[in-house]
Amino acid sequence: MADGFSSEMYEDSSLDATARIVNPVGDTDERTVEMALRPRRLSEFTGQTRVRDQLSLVLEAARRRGTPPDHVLLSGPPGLGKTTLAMLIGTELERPIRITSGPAIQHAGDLAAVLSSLTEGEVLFLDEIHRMSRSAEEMLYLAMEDFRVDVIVGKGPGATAIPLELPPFTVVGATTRAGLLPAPLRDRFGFTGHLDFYATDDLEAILHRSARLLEVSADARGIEEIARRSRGTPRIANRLLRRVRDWAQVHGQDVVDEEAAHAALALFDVDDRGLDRLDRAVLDALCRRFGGGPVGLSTLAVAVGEEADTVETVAEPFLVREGFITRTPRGRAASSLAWDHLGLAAPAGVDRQPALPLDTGEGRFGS
Ligand SMILES: Nc1ncnc2c1ncn2[C@@H]1O[C@H](COP(=O)(O)OP(=O)(O)OP(=O)(O)O)[C@@H](O)[C@H]1O
Ligand SMILES: [Mg+2]
Repeated sequence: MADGFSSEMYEDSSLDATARIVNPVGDTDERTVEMALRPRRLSEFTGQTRVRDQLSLVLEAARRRGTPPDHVLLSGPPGLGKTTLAMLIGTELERPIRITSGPAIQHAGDLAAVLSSLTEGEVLFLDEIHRMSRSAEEMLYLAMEDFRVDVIVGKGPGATAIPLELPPFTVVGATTRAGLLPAPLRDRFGFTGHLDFYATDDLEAILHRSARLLEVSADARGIEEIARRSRGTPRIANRLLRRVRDWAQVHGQDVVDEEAAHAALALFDVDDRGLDRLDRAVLDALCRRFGGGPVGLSTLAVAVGEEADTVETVAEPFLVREGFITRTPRGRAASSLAWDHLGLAAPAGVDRQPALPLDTGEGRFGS
C-alpha cells in the first residue's frame, strides 16, 4: 500500500474527476503559468526526441529552400506538448503564427475569413482540429492542397463559386484524437508527429527547468519524486511542482525536497505511482468486490459511484497503460500489479488473461 493510503478513503467522499490534480487536461486558470513554462526554442524541448528531430529536419530543409514546410499534424494525449511544439514551429521558421481551433470554426465561412487573410509563409495553428465542422474540413482540404478557397457568392441555384488564390502557408493541426480525422484530411499533412508519454528522466529535466523559471529551489530527490508521480505528462508534472512548492513555502522550507514532495502529494491524494483516489477506487472495487474481475465497465463504474464514461476516459487509460488493469473480452480484470499496489494477495491464476493492446478495443468491451 502506497504511502499509507487507506483503500476505504474513497467511500465517504465523492470523487470529482474533473477537479483532480492529475487531470491531464489543462485548466483555463493554468494558461498563464503554462505559457511562462513553455520552451522557447526547439532545442529546449525535452524528450520526444524522435518527433523533435524529424520536425527539426523538416523545418530546417524548408528554411534552406526558402519555402513553407509541409503541413504538420501533431497528435497525442493531452498535456504532452502539442501546443508547445506548434508555437515552436512558428518561432523556428521566424514566421507569424495564427492561432485558432476546431470548435471556433463552425462554418466554412469562419475558415474562409481566416484563410483569405493569411500572408505568405504564415503558420496557421488549428488546435483540436478534429472538432471542425464537415463543411470547414472540406474547404481546408482544398486550401491545403491547392492553396485556394472557393468563395460562394449568392444563394440557391444562382450561387457561384469564385476561386480565390492563397499565398503558400503551413497548417499545423493538433489533435488528441487522430483517429477521428477523416482520411482525406489526414492525408494532406506531409508530416505527422505522434507524441507519447514521457520517461521519468525527461520529466525530471522538464521539472528542473520549470523550477528555475518559477524561482523555486528544488533538489534532485524532490524533483525525482514529483516526476515519478506525474503519469508521464509534463502538464501534470508542472502542476504537482507548484503544489509541492506551496507546501514548502507554507512550512517554511526553502527547498523543494523529498519530504515536501511526500507531504504535499499525500495531501492531494497522489500516491507513489501517480494514482489518485479515483484510480485507487477503481482498483479497489475490482479486487475487493469483484475478486479481480473480469467485470463489465458499467458495473465497475456503479461500484465506484462514477459515470461509465468517466471511468473509461479518465481513469482507465492510465491504469491499462501502467499494467494495473487488462481489458479482456469479458470485461476489465486486475493484474497482479493492482493486487500488489493495494497490498492484497493476488488469487491464483491472476495475469493469465492475455492483455489486449489499448487501441484495439475502444468501447468494444463495454458491458
Ligand atoms: N517537452 C516539453 N518540455 C518542457 N515543457 C513541456 C514539454 N511538453 C509540454 N510541456 C509543458 O507542459 C504544459 C502543457 O503542454 P501543451 O499545452 O503543449 O500540451 P498539449 O499537448 O497542447 O495539451 P492539450 O491536448 O491539452 O492541448 C505546458 O506548460 C508546456 O510548457
Ligand atoms: Mg494544446
